[in-house]
Amino acid sequence: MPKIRASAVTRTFGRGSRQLAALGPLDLEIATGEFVCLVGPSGCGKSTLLRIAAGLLSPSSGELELRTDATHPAAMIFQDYGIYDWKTVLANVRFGLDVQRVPRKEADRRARAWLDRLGLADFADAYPAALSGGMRQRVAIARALAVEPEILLMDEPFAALDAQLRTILQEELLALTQATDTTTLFITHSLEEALLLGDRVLVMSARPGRVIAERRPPFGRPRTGDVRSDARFTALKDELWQLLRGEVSQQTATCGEGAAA
Ligand SMILES: Nc1ncnc2c1ncn2[C@@H]1O[C@H](COP(=O)(O)OP(=O)(O)OP(=O)(O)O)[C@@H](O)[C@H]1O
Repeated sequence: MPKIRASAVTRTFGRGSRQLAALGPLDLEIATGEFVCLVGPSGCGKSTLLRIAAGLLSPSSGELELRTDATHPAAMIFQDYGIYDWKTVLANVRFGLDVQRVPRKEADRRARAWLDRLGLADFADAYPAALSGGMRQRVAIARALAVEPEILLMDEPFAALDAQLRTILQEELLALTQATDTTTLFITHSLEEALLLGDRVLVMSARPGRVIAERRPPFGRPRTGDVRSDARFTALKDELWQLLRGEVSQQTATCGEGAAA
């Protein structure tokens, strides 16, 4: 039984002549502990799929099931952070633990450990308004990881970060998900990131997004950033880009129609 299973999932937005087919039909199976990266042209329905997986949106047809143990929630990280401006950084990171009724002392310890790992220890008592965009994103990442979710749904979590921090967090995430058997669905625009992190990389078509190709980066686990210098890494990146390129041009060509539809 897979941890995440999508069967013929579609999603349309709007009605009548303004109807937009955003996603699918899409089939997907992700096993426990698997790290699956999703790449595809902008607007092909990646975030829509993630929102359906998170239960924030219903599919128009088809079904998406998550198999979770009630004590371990799925966690999602949005592109736009989704942190609370009226809570301190520490309270934001502790939020999921408070919801789970983890005792305060233990929750504080875990939240502070994550702040430490993400270089935010000095900002525990600050409010998000005082932070840069990259720091706010790190707070969102710390909050999601602190609950040690069974399933992690991530929507371009590192896109706004500088290259060095992005590399550090990619390696942190790799280490964490490998150590804890977390099942991860990760959206990225970066083929490099997908190849570094993914057990599988799925390529989506232009809208309405379907899975048109799947590759398994041939690098063992535990994996580190060193795989970037492997010749197979570059070859696979070129191959994926060739696949994606056609879809990106198609998506760009139909963008006007999509907006009018
Ligand atoms: N709530 C909504 N109402 C109407 N249209 C929507 C809504 N959400 C998404 N869409 C449309 O559905 C399509 C897919 O959007 P989605 O955000 O899932 O794409 P994406 O692949 O995540 O894009 P990007 O890579 O640019 O973030 C887009 O054309 C978008 O405009």
